[in-house]
Amino acid sequence: MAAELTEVTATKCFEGWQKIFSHKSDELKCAMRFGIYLPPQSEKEKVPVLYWLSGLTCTEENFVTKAGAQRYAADHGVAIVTPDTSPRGCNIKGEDDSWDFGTGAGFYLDATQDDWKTNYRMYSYITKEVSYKEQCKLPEVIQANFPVLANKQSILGHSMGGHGALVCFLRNPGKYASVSAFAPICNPSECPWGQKAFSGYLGADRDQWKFQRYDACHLMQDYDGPKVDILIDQGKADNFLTAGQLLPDNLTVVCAKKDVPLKLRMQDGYDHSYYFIASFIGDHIAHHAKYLKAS
Ligand SMILES: N[C@@H](CCC(=O)N[C@@H](CSC=O)C(=O)NCC(=O)O)C(=O)O
Repeated sequence: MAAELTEVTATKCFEGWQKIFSHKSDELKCAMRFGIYLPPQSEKEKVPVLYWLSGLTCTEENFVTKAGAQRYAADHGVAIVTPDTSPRGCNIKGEDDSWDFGTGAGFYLDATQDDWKTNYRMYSYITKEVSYKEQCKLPEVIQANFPVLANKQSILGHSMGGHGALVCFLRNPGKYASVSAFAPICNPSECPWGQKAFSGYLGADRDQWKFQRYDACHLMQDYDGPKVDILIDQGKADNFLTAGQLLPDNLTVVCAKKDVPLKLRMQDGYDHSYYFIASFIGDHIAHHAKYLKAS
């Protein structure tokens, strides 16, 4: 059964279409929105698809309006799906109390704690293919409703979304052809944003954090999937880097131990913003297109 989608906007862009849809997610038990850019090639054939995961405070719109990705997606003939960053309006106590926890801060995990575990299931929403009920998980919704190739998908993201992209890739070897990130939270168990999110969504017990498998550095230690090169761009003038929220060096160490090729590009003068993302998004889409065309 095809999921019921409501088209919110449709805007022509570089000969393709940038659209926003809403749908009811059974996984998250609330209405969700996502963006999808359909390149001109998708009018004639199915195309590969990139999943972009945004950072704290974002909706499905930030990337769509600020990254300037549509030009490159049209050049390479890839679709880009941009989910929202959390469930919304679930009436959970404290969901709107801070910008780095709750609404806009789903952290791409499946919560285990009582208040959050019913709705905060962003990991399953983003990754899962098979539903026992109906199409309530994003890849199913996308594959059922749009001209995309089911077996050609890759994932990328920014900050909290970079963490999400790395986790989705490392936990599902072979599912995504490639992964890349802008200023990702590389080791959430060891930084204030991650510790706040993991304590709230997964509980205070740090052993559980490891068991639940949402830290890219831990996952990389156990990774035995395809050794595709991982592209990460990180601005050297990023306040969140100096505040110890991102910890790219920790990931570098584990990748070196595991002999996984990590291309970490430290970019002079760039901060954490979408100006930084817009400056390098073309390189990231070209990186993924290389894998998606070859796989
Ligand atoms: N409100 C915060 C800053 C929030 C912020 O910078 N969010 C980033 C992602 S941070 C990590 O996940 C973002 O992408 N913002 C949206 C945008 O359009 O720039 C503060 O006041 O410090």
